[in-house]
Amino acid sequence: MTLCLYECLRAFGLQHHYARFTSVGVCRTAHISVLTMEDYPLLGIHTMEDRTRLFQLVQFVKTLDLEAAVNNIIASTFARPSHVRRRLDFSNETSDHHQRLSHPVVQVNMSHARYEESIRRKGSATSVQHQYKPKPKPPTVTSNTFNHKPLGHKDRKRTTRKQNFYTKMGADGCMCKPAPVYEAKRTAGYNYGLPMSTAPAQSRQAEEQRIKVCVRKRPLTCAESRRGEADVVTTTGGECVIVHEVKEAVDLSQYILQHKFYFDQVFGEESSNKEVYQQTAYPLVQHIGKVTCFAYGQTGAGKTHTMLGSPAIPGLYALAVQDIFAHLSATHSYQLVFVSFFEIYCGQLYDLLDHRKRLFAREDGQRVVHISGLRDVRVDSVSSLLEVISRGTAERTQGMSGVNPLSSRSHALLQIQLRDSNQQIAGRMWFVDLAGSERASDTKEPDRQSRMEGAEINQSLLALKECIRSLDQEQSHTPFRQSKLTQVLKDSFVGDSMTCMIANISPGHTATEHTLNTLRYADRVKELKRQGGLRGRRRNRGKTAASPKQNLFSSTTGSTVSSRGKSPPKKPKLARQSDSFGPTTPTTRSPVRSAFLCSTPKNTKCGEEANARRRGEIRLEDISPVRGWLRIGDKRHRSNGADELEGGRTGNDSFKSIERHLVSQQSPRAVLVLGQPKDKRAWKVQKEGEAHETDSFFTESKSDSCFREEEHEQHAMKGRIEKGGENGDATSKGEGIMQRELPKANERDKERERHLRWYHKQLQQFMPSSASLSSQLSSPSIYPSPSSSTQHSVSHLSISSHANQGLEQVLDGYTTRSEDRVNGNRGRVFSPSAEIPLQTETSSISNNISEEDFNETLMHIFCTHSNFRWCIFKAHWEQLKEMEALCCKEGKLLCQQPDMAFGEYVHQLEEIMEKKARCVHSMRAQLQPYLKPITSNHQQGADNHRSTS
Ligand SMILES: Nc1ncnc2c1ncn2[C@@H]1O[C@H](COP(=O)(O)OP(=O)(O)OP(=O)(O)O)[C@@H](O)[C@H]1O
Repeated sequence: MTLCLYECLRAFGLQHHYARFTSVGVCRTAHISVLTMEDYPLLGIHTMEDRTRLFQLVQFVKTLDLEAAVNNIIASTFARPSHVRRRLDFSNETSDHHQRLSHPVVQVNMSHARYEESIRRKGSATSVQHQYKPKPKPPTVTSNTFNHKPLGHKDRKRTTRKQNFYTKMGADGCMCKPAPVYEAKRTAGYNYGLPMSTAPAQSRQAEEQRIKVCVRKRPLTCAESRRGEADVVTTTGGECVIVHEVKEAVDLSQYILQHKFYFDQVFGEESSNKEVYQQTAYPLVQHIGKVTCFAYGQTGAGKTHTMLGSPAIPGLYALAVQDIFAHLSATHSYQLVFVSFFEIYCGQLYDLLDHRKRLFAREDGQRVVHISGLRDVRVDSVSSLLEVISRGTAERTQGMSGVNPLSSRSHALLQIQLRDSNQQIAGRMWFVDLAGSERASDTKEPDRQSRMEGAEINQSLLALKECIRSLDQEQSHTPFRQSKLTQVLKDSFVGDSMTCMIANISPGHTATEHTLNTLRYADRVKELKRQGGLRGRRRNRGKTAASPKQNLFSSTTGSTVSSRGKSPPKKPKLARQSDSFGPTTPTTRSPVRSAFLCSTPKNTKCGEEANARRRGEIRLEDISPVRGWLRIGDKRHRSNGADELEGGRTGNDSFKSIERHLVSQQSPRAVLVLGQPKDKRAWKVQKEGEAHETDSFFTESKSDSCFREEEHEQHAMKGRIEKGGENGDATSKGEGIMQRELPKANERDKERERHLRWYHKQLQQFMPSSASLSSQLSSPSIYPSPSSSTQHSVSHLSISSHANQGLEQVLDGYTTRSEDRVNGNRGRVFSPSAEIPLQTETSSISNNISEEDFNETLMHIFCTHSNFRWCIFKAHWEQLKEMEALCCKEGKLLCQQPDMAFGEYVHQLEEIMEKKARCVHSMRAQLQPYLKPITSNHQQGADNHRSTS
């Protein structure tokens, strides 16, 4: 049993946490499946890498067929709220040794353990060899596409360890043998997109979807083959793409992690442009109205090859126009074909058919974007189109990226218009060849220009992603204006439009990271599509009626489509589920309940079934604190160290409470966890909650209906207790105990709150100036609001400086308060106003900055500074948020310690704050170099702006 857990941890590189796991009660593999992210710190998992690993492990264990064990865990875990689970108690879990032994993964683990044992017996020399042998776990599904070509002596010298590993894989017969069925199904890697079983259903719907997402893998180039690159991408079945990523465990052993993605169509290296055209652009040509086809991907991944092709291999442009002409002649239509071709380079538009004349994108009164001054050229045959395009392509900005020697450094947009004899536009089609995404580190000798280009390209791609995300989340503001690209492409995302995205990927192992990024990006777009597309969503925002898209689905699948707010949980992201911040990674979305990494179509029956399944897992996974009697019960449990109350409450009660809590979290009116209420109503609700709950130190997610229900539940519970006391049965016995505990617990809570308030007042006396600071920080005016009308009226520069000030102030506030903590001035941590509840104040540090505002601010800084290390900043920011969450949690737990002396309590509280202060301090130190130059360059920037305008 223990061995099994150890082996699991070891397979994911977490074996050094084994002791910690067992010390908190996680002694078996099955226990892992109930761990939530909240438990990670308890288990000593702090670094992002470890968190990612544990997250993967949890997902992996969840996919195992351990339902019997899990049900027992539900029974034992649900009887206790999770927020105080200092020690995870799985004692009630029944042993299903046989079941686990018969499980394939366990078998693998056991055999692995035996293998390890034999290795140990053989002696140290063998052990060293084994160290570099790929681990049996996670499963290593091999690919026939790995490069088996033997390397020359010179090349071999250059090969890295990873490369050796790939070569070894190719050479090693046992590694290449077909993987067992269970390995193929239960991969330890990611599984994006659809599960196999639902893929056909998905493909049936694909025809009717407005956004089609396809992937195209190009073959290895000669240069890559010469370098001995391994092909790490497998395309199977036309809808699935698998990326085999080499990972290294902490013991330096290497293994392959599989990432599976499902898309509408996946094209392998053998696919020709014509095949790609048939599946991607051809349906758009048939529909021609407002259609867009864009190619996205890493630099050198084959976007231009797909779009433009070569004289010998025509690309999508030529094939589409060919079909358009064929269609026009077949229908004897008198429509004329006009093309325009321009590029977006460093945020500026240039006409490629008019000697790179500068163009401007402007919105009219109906918010339709027009490109003023754009030259249209009429074409009457494919050859004339090709001539026009080749002329334009010659004008396109090219450069040498780190990966591609002939890289296009701009987004090229080809517009094909059909006009009738009155010059009225009858149809419009966009082909967008996006500039390749590239990391700064990919560029060998980055000069200022290439850095600027890279930053601009990345920023516009990020903006594109932000737009997609914001539409996905039905946010009120879609930041189309964040980049010229999104502004120009706005039409492609709203209204009655059809879009096809082709994600181009390189197969080489050195590009694995890029490939995964591209696929994740595409997966995100696909996810958006699955949630009902874009059409009509904005129109129907806030209404309960299903969108036209949803109707479309319900008519085809026969399933009832839920309206807004009832969409199933989204796919969790690795490490942090924080999608709202930072464009490169997934960011803070509402807590994700889904246990699976594969995202299922939300509107299909399959999806619904999956969701129904997931709902069960929600209970398991997300055992968030529930106020009221449940918590009291928990205290009872802790103080006695026995499970008396578990017997006293039925499983149904627990389920109901958890469900109610989850419903309250999903409620649109719910206050965000640790967040300030968004509106007055929510604030009122929160206040009610505070009045109702005396033991809370921090705000929690709560809706007013939930409060009412809970209050009602408390009364009902009291009634049940009294009744049970009379009956004297086993169930009521526990409740009777609780009844006796109830007033005592309340008293203790009140006393604790009194202490806190007293402490708070004491601290205020030390810190007279905190009032101004706090009010300054909480003033919303220092941040540019994306939705505010004033933002649009001020110039970019003024926003930038404004935003910069905002950031400075935010950091100042953060640091000042935190530094003071370190320096011994304890007053600044808390609110100056005795009226403001402590829990609000403690979380106010993060509340003062809305993620959106912060994101906006940073976007401007990012634009201003091409060398701004977004990733560094983001990592710090994430760390800070994480630290804050941790501190809040610790503070909360501290507040609930029943027998702690007050002095000890204060001491520990200070320690928590200091921990946070250190984190903030380091963040500030890292950001300082970027903030200072911005301030000093402000004047210069203003001058530049004046001269430009
Ligand atoms: N499907 C394919 N089959 C054969 N060769 C390909 C394929 N796709 C791309 N290539 C080759 O790969 C190289 C890079 O392709 P391409 O220039 O289209 O990349 P890109 O994504 O447009 O790069 P960038 O974004 O830097 O412009 C070219 O030499 C091209 O011929």
